[in-house]
Amino acid sequence: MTSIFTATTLKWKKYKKLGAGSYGTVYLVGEANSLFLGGSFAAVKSAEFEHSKETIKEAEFLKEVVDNPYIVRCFAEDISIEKGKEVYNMLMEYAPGGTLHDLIVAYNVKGSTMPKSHAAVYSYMLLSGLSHVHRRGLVHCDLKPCHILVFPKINGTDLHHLKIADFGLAKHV
Ligand SMILES: Nc1ncnc2c1ncn2[C@@H]1O[C@H](COP(=O)(O)OP(=O)(O)OP(=O)(O)O)[C@@H](O)[C@H]1O
Repeated sequence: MTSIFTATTLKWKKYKKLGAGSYGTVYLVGEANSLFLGGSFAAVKSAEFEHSKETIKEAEFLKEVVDNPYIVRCFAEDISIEKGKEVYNMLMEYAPGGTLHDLIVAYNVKGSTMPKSHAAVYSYMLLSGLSHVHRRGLVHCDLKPCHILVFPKINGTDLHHLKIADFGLAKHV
């Protein structure tokens, strides 16, 4: 495995659990090295090293599609020792708005639906990200609202910035 950073240069700690999926648990992490996290928060997907094959693969895929505004950025990998076991950690941007699924549910709870104009812009963001993935010779294979992350609103608008995540089942074509 090629590590972007090593455990000796990274200093971060887990604050709280954000959720769990088939291949790992996601935590909010805080900086202990402001150079690295820019003084803010990040998210980390962690899995016991012996069960981390899929998460490592996801990090590899994310490195292949880096540099697109509509794809979540993985900026480091790290190994930690937790309860005496090696844990693989994939550090990525933290999405404070949760997932697109949460955003849709929030509209439903208010008894409303997403305005068509917002849906049109969100479709543009996702198709643009997806097109980048395909140009890099990959297919996502698991695209759904809970795999789309919601970032803060774009300045001066009521629109969030969306990014495609969860490349665990992606494939080369
Ligand atoms: N970068 C992130 N920022 C904020 N929250 C995140 C981030 N990545 C994941 N999450 C949260 O953690 C939860 C678990 O994510 P994970 O990718 O492990 O599994 P999942 O997508 O829910 O399930 P599966 O991978 O089994 O389909 C997500 O539902 C989401 O709420």
